[in-house]
Amino acid sequence: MSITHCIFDLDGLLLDTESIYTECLQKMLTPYGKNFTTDMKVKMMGKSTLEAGQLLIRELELPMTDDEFLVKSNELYIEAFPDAQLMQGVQRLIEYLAKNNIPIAIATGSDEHLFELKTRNHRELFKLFDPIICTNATEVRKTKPEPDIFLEAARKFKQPPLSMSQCLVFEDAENGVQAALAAEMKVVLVPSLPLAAYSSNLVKQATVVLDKLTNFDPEMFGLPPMPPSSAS
Ligand SMILES: O=c1[nH]cc([C@@H]2O[C@H](COP(=O)(O)O)[C@@H](O)[C@H]2O)c(=O)[nH]1
Ligand SMILES: [Mg+2]
Repeated sequence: MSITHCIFDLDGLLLDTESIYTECLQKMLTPYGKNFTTDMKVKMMGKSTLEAGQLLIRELELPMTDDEFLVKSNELYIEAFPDAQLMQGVQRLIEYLAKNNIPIAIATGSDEHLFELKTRNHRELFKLFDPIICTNATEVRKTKPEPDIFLEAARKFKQPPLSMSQCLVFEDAENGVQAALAAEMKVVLVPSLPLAAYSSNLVKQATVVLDKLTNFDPEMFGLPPMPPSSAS
């Protein structure tokens, strides 16, 4: 069955923010003599700021409370995120989907206030998404890898899809791919980390795996062809 709706992840998929997270979190850990490893990062990707912080505190046995993590990380994040850039191919793909009246949503573990900062320089593009679902620290919702956020996005489209299998999710993270599959949606994985960091079993379950978003072929999913372009 053809795809009728697309749901996008934010960090590491639409925006080049995963390298910023790594930099900020390493900065935070250095005074404690700790390293921010890829293994740790994989677990945190897609989670809310609070849950990600709780994982970090627990696994690295950091001498700080959840609230201290939220305050410290927020100081670093609000400095760094206004510089966030779009990932390659995003502008062209989103404009193509909007032009063809294909509904697009965002489902992210990002807090709303960080979403505002990250997208500050890209307001026009982000106006094209509806709904946009963020995850605040106080949110009562199961985060990725649970399917809840994608199911909520599907429900909140102005015209919801007839079936979840008509939704195509774009993700860069293991937790996100798992969540999309649990929601019985199709999923394009565009890894933001080296492929070796991902579980090979999960990679196999993704509908498609792409090096970069520019390689996405909408016709594979029954969507109209994308005009060729010189720019991203
Ligand atoms: O190195 C990290 N990457 C990602 C996250 C968390 O994962 C979310 C990624 O959200 P998305 O589902 O949009 O990729 C971020 O907003 C952040 O809460 C994190 O804590 N640390
Ligand atoms: Mg992501």
